[in-house]
Amino acid sequence: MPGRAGGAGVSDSPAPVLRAEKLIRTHYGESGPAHAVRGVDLSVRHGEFVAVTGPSGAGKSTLLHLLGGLQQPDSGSLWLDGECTDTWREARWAVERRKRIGIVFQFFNLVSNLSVADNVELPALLAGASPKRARAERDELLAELGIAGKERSLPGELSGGEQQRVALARALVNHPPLLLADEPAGSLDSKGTREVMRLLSRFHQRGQTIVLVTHDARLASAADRVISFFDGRIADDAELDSTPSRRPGASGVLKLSD
Ligand SMILES: Nc1ncnc2c1ncn2[C@@H]1O[C@H](COP(=O)(O)OP(=O)(O)OP(=O)(O)O)[C@@H](O)[C@H]1O
Repeated sequence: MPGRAGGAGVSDSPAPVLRAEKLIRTHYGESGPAHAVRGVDLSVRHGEFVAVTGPSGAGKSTLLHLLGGLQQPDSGSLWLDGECTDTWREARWAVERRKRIGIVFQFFNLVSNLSVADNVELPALLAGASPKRARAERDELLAELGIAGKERSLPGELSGGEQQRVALARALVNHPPLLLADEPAGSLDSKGTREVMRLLSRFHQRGQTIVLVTHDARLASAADRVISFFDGRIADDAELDSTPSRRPGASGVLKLSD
């Protein structure tokens, strides 16, 4: 169970969980072409927590969408666990995403007329889990995320922070090796932001591989590797020092314990 078991630390598994080579994606909008991703090489090992940070319009979300197969590159290649995805079309991506990639977004993207319980169980059922198993997974995650007791609520009855926890439960219910998070705290207040970042850190400490997109350098400091993205390219790629002075709670970085 890569997501919720195992110890902290980066695995020495031979194939990276994710590898991208020369990814390029241009959007064609009203105002002409936007060269959102202009040739990205990237490798993410099992157990890494990578933050992609950079200014608005740098191309971070486009990159994340490419990594999750939500958009296709104009050129370049992507491997998941050593398997090349170049020939995958939308239907195949949908199936593979269910098993391999959990995604959380800024605005949660929960199904508004389904209960919390159904939102979390749905991906498990679609992936072939029995109703009993889906329920058990849901119960475990909701308890772990501190929202047990909200099963019957509709998403609109929850706070933003609670909705993002439900989205996290939904993303992790199938134990995907990779979690992609696109500005997961972008619509939350400071308390909700701390909650979500604390939960991401906790899952990471248990072995979950995470790629987090954020324009907030403070949030990026919770990761152990920070990629600075600028004008569609990786401008810098740095492992963060794991000494206490650089970890969350130290001055200048996000304080998760408040
Ligand atoms: N669907 C689209 N159609 C046209 N242009 C797009 C589309 N999506 C993104 N773009 C453009 O591509 C560029 C990169 O956008 P992207 O959303 O990937 O950046 P970002 O770094 O995530 O920005 P933000 O932090 O503001 O979300 C921008 O110039 C944006 O306007």
